[in-house]
Amino acid sequence: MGTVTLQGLRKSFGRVQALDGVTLDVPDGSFFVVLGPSGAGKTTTLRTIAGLEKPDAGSVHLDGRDATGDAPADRDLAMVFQNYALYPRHTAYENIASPLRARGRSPGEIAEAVDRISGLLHIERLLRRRPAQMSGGEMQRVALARALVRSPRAFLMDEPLTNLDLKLRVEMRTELSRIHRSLGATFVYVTNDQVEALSMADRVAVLKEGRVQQAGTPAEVYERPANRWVAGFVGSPPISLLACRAEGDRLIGTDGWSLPRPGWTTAEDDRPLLLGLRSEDLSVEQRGDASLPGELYGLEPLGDRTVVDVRVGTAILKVKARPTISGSPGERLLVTVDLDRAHLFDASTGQSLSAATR
Ligand SMILES: Nc1ncnc2c1ncn2[C@@H]1O[C@H](COP(=O)(O)OP(=O)(O)OP(=O)(O)O)[C@@H](O)[C@H]1O
Repeated sequence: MGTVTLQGLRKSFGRVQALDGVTLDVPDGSFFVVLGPSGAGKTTTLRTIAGLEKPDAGSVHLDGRDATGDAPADRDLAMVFQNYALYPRHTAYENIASPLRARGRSPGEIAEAVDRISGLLHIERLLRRRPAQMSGGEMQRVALARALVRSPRAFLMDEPLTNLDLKLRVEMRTELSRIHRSLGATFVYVTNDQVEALSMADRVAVLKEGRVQQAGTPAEVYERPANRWVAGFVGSPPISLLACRAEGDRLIGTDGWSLPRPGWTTAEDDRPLLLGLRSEDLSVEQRGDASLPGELYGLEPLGDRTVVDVRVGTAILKVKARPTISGSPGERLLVTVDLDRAHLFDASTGQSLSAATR
């Protein structure tokens, strides 16, 4: 078993409120990602679960039992950090075996566990080498194997891929998902990288200033962001936000544009709103009923696609287009909007006004 339940966690460091009432439910066996910008309280959340920080208020339950006052060693959790220090004079095998030796496991048990984890990480051929005889990526795998060789209640991971170059990082994302599935263990994984979160998690909690903004599956957080902040933080290129208000059966932009009012919104007339549009729900190449007049501002070729920046009034819309699209700045364009997939937010509170059932 490996459930982690946080209830109303509060923690301050002097005048900084690092955690401001964090409540989370990490199901057994899940790949649970805590996502947020720098300073959001992610590491503090992880350290509080591990028992390395004592909360000012709130509780930590592990497998349903109150563990808030337990010492770190009594929690049966493994922490995986950004920086892995391997013992330089020991072979990969000895490095991986060290946590089990420290726990007094028999040589037979150790050999079996090292065998299993090195198979899973594809590092069998490195086992006799010392760190100086391995590449950075290989050392990373060995270090990960050392962290994963035990079978604790849950693994707590603090941005473990941060120090890798981009290619290795992308490769390790797939690997970690695969390893998670094979181990069936609970992973609580902290990152500020939303791509990492969306690609690996089966549940995500989005944290800002010590508060959970939204928790759900990656699809829920992306498709139905609870507020404008989550909508802006999750997704690349970032969602475009246009100031407007509802009037009868139309949405009227502060910049003068007008679109049909989507049937799914609960917004009443005249309330200041923000219309949120993701790049893939906009097109400059197809025609539809709902469109916004604008002018080409710039092109961002990204290989497999081009992001077209279109100026609509004072806002710049990011529109996804095929890679071969061309055009000159200033050219007039019509941006077609898929209103069924658009988002509306209250301009003052930032809360979503999209009906949950749509
Ligand atoms: N030991 C400490 N003493 C003082 N302030 C701290 C301490 N630990 C964390 N903080 C502060 O608490 C807030 C949350 O920090 P935390 O490290 O949890 O954020 P984070 O989301 O993990 O950020 P990052 O992605 O930069 O690691 C920050 O403002 C940080 O400066």
